[in-house]
Amino acid sequence: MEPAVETRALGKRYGRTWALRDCALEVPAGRIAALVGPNGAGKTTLLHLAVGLLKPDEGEVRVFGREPRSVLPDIGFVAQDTPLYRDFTAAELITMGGKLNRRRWDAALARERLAMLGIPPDKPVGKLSGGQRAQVALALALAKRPRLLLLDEPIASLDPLARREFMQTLMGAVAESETTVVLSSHLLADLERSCDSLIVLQQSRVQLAGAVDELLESHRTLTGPRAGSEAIAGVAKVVRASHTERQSTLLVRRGDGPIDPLWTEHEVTLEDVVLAYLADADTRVGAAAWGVPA
Ligand SMILES: Nc1ncnc2c1ncn2[C@@H]1O[C@H](COP(=O)(O)OP(=O)(O)OP(=O)(O)O)[C@@H](O)[C@H]1O
Repeated sequence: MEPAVETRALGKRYGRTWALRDCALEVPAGRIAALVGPNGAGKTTLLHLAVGLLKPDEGEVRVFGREPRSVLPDIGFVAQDTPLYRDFTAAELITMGGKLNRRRWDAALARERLAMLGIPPDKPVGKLSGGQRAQVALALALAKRPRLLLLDEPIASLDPLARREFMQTLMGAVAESETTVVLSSHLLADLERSCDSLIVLQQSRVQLAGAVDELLESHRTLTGPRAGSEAIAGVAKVVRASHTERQSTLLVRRGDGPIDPLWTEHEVTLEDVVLAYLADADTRVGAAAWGVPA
């Protein structure tokens, strides 16, 4: 099946600064893909290229095999900070959406979703909570019945409960409609539960991309006696190493065959993997940019 999003050597620059460079990736149809990376990594730029708001300076981006602007009716997009017309009520925004999307607009779906969440139809959205506004923006995007839904940090301003509700709504909606989702976020722990693909951007480049279960399966944390730079059986790459006087802790990508039994193996979380690759790419930003200990 045609990938939902495919980029080849994609690049975008502002003046002399590249916001995105050499970006080659594929999001298979039907996936929920997380786009993660520190501030300024290029996440918004990639999403804007995929929805045709920006034009590439290098390479190309294809959505279902075509130029993004030619498939706009199939793309739902929620920009950062869920910018809605704040004086309008949710009900009015649903009506307005119907006028703007004449080809396909499922007003009933949006109304049912908002009713289920207890969001008042007659209150200006500017007076709703951040979580409620995010749900309104998601309901409007889903009413378009998009084949591809692009969400730029939709859960950043939400409390943990609202985040969970939002992600559950999203997963439920996607399962029903086979929509592909690309969602940018800094909140790794929330993504591990709900996303099945991962794209890590840093300093305008893709550091890591793939299916979450494969990434978790192919990486391990190893602890053992202090290591030098010698190769370890069963390890393809040491992504990140930290040492005490006697012990080493390594995050590794597994190679062929079993890992040297001298090392104790531990399973990794998505957060472990992402932070290791960010630190590997640039120790100056890495963990500090995520506000977690290295
Ligand atoms: N309109 C613009 N003019 C000039 N530079 C820009 C513009 N938009 C983005 N940039 C630069 O491009 C780079 C990538 O920005 P982008 O907004 O894509 O990052 P991001 O990963 O979405 O960041 P954040 O997590 O802070 O939203 C940054 O260095 C940013 O300063």
